[in-house]
Amino acid sequence: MLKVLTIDGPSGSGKGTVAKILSQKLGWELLDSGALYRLVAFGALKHGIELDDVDKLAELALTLDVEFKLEEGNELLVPVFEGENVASQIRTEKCGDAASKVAALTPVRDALLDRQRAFATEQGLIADGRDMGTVVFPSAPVKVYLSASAEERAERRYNQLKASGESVSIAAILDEIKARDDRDMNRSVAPLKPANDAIEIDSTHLSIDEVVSQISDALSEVGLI
Ligand SMILES: Nc1ncnc2c1ncn2[C@@H]1O[C@H](COP(=O)(O)OP(=O)(O)O)[C@@H](O)[C@H]1O
Ligand SMILES: Nc1ccn([C@H]2C[C@H](O)[C@@H](COP(=O)(O)OP(=O)(O)O)O2)c(=O)n1
Repeated sequence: MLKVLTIDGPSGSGKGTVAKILSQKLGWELLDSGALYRLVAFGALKHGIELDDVDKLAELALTLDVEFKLEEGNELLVPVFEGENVASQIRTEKCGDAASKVAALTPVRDALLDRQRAFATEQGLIADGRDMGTVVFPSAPVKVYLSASAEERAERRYNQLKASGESVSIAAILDEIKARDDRDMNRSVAPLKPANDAIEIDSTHLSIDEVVSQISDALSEVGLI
């Protein structure tokens, strides 16, 4: 059985957080697919490529010069893009918004497909994003669709950005989240939606531990752990 767990869902639903906890608990690899789209957006902004220049964006996605490295003092892999650690630079809302725009372009998505699939290993993989269960790993034995209300997600993101020193208003974040949901859910290619066989978890009133435990139960049920 393919040892892949997919976690899809909108921004701020907790995908990255539970993926990281589960990967530490199970010793499985992580694929943060959103980071790849953020890197394409970051590269475009860095090299002055317009966000609607499909050919140049697809070329950038195909040749993306990135390595995910384990750095001292950091338990997570950090993206080293064109030789520079860009972990915090790609996490800004500006980059998230630009990522959502380039992610709506079919040639960019196609260019990233093989790179994403190459993350699957016998050791096990937890892949988080928008289309992990629907497009990238359609035969994954456990697929999770993680959601939460837009208001709850905006509050989580606000606290997270504040803690990292970004000054933002909660109203602006809520608008941003709704715009990104709309773009990610209504694009014609690989829109954000639950796979037919996904387990849907609404985390609005659940703790991180409760979400982790529901996913662990689902993995046990199919004999993956
Ligand atoms: N169930 C939860 N309850 C409260 N806060 C949560 C929960 N899940 C995640 N968070 C917090 O919300 C923020 C966004 O989570 P994150 O994992 O980055 O979301 P995503 O990867 O889906 O965008 C983080 O600061 C995280 O600690
Ligand atoms: N598998 C994926 C992952 C991300 N994307 C796009 C859509 C998202 O708005 C952006 C950024 O994704 P990311 O997962 O980093 O965003 P959040 O951390 O959930 O805010 O990239 C995608 O289209 N497909």
